[in-house]
Amino acid sequence: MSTNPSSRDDAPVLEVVDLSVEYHGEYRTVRAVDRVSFQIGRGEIFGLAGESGCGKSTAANAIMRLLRPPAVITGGSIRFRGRDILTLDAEELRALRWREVAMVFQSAMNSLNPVMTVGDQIVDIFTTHEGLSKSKARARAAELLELVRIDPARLRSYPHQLSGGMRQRVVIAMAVALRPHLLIMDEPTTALDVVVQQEIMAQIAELQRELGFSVLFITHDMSLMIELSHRMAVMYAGRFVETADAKTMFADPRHPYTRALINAFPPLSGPVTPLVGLGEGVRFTDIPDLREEQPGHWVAPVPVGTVIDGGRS
Ligand SMILES: Nc1ncnc2c1ncn2[C@@H]1O[C@H](COP(=O)(O)OP(=O)(O)OP(=O)(O)O)[C@@H](O)[C@H]1O
Repeated sequence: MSTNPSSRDDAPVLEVVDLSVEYHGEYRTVRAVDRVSFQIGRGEIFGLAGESGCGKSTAANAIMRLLRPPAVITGGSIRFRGRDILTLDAEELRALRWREVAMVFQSAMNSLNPVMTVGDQIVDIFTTHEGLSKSKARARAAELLELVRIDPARLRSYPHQLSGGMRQRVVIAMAVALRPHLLIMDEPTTALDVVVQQEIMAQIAELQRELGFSVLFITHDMSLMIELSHRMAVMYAGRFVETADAKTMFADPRHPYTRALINAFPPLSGPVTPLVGLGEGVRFTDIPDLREEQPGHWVAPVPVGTVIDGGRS
């Protein structure tokens, strides 16, 4: 039996502790991620919500070690299945990315090679990473397309012959081709219309149940997040302000910013209510103490009277 603690069923797949990232500009430094901590369990979908510019992508890119100057990780640790990501060398990172941790970006559907058929692009993954023969790789590519409900006949199509939703599904299929333990999705459906978004989200949930990978799901869309995630965190100006089970977060949001974010999105069902914007300022005045019977629900202490004006303070 393995003695690696990360092989235990209950060991987190990802453990981020006190992560801080700064962008060092010529005239000022922006702390885009400020002492952020969270864990993602095996098979868990963890959502990260927050408005544009709050630091979600920076946190995700730090986990993939994709940050480039002027971004600098200034503190904290990131452990993936027990391994310290921040100390891996280039070769180890290459082995980790895609095979163990895969990422789908917002505009990923545009990253397909326009002059290669979808089939050739998927076949490449299996011949390069798994050393399969062309015919075996083609069979796996067909299976992969079926997994995301695309007719395998589409293997012969070029990206421009597919709709945006289909292209994004191809990209998601490619991301899970090597059965990674963790899939990071940064606004995976933002560029698509609402109906296609819903279809793709349902499909991701199905894929996740079937293949069992963990997910870090990033979006500014609270409705989508609450529907898909098991647990989630709300981020504001680089910090986590609340972490909870997704249903609890929706039913009993404690932090004024979480409430404001939930109110800023129309509910998918039920009566139409006026939306409240963040522009007029939301006062952090009434943070109730959390009761002991709510384990796992964490709310950041916020100084009384702090005003959120929709931007960084
Ligand atoms: N290259 C850069 N140089 C300087 N500051 C940057 C750079 N990239 C991002 N930032 C700053 O870091 C902060 C976090 O940006 P980030 O892209 O991580 O936010 P986000 O929550 O993912 O936003 P979005 O949803 O719009 O992608 C922002 O306030 C931004 O101003």
